[in-house]
Amino acid sequence: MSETIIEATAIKKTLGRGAGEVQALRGVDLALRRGELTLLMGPSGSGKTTLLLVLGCMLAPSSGILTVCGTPTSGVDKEGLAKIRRDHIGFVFQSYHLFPTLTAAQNVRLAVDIRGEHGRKAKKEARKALSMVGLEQKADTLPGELSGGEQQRVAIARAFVANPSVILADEPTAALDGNNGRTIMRILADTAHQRERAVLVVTHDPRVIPFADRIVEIEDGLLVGTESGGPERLHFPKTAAFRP
Ligand SMILES: Nc1ncnc2c1ncn2[C@@H]1O[C@H](COP(=O)(O)OP(=O)(O)OP(=O)(O)O)[C@@H](O)[C@H]1O
Repeated sequence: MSETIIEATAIKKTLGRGAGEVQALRGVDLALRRGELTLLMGPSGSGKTTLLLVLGCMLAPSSGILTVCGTPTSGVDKEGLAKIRRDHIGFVFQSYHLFPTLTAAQNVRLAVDIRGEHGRKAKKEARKALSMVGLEQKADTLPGELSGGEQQRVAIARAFVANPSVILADEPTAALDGNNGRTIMRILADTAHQRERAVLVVTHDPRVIPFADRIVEIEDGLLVGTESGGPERLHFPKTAAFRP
């Protein structure tokens, strides 16, 4: 079995306070493994984003155990969690989160700068990450002059540049048309299979299903499914709209 990069055991998360308190996660077990693209699907409000944020060490679980690359996160302070994120985790969001006044290359370089590398090496790494997503020709272009799909590719290059072991993507194709969505999913699937990373994609989008090695379904803060009674369900569907 491939190496487990992130392991979540019995994760619970309560959000809000008093009358507004919600048990967003109610005991989730999930392992993200090297070389696998996992889809996390479920209805609106089922806890998908909360789980992604917990797995990405952005949100501390109320209880349970989270381990990233063998390191348990409980008791780790803010700086320590930031270091775990910097060293191991890349994030991709639906709305790209690019700085509009910086070029594609400068947006990617920001992530290199955060790791403390500057100058020519940083520039080279940013260009390399852009070429991995097929955008070397657009390095000096501003986000506003790029299509939605190209902006998402810049965001993926920014996530790659730190060479993370895991990519966590929240609805990465939601704002994209068929061609752009397919390109993004192909890049994410190649990241899992050829670059041997763990990739988790949170999605409502059934078009991405053919790219999945594994689909995990969540309802009311709990993973559901499988004949064997475990939390994970394997599908190899043939009929969704995107084709790998
Ligand atoms: N800050 C918060 N305070 C209180 N409740 C919250 C907070 N954030 C989220 N929730 C609630 O927690 C539950 C899980 O939310 P979450 O955003 O994880 O769901 P989701 O599956 O990602 O939904 P969507 O698909 O609509 O993005 C929902 O009931 C939501 O209303």
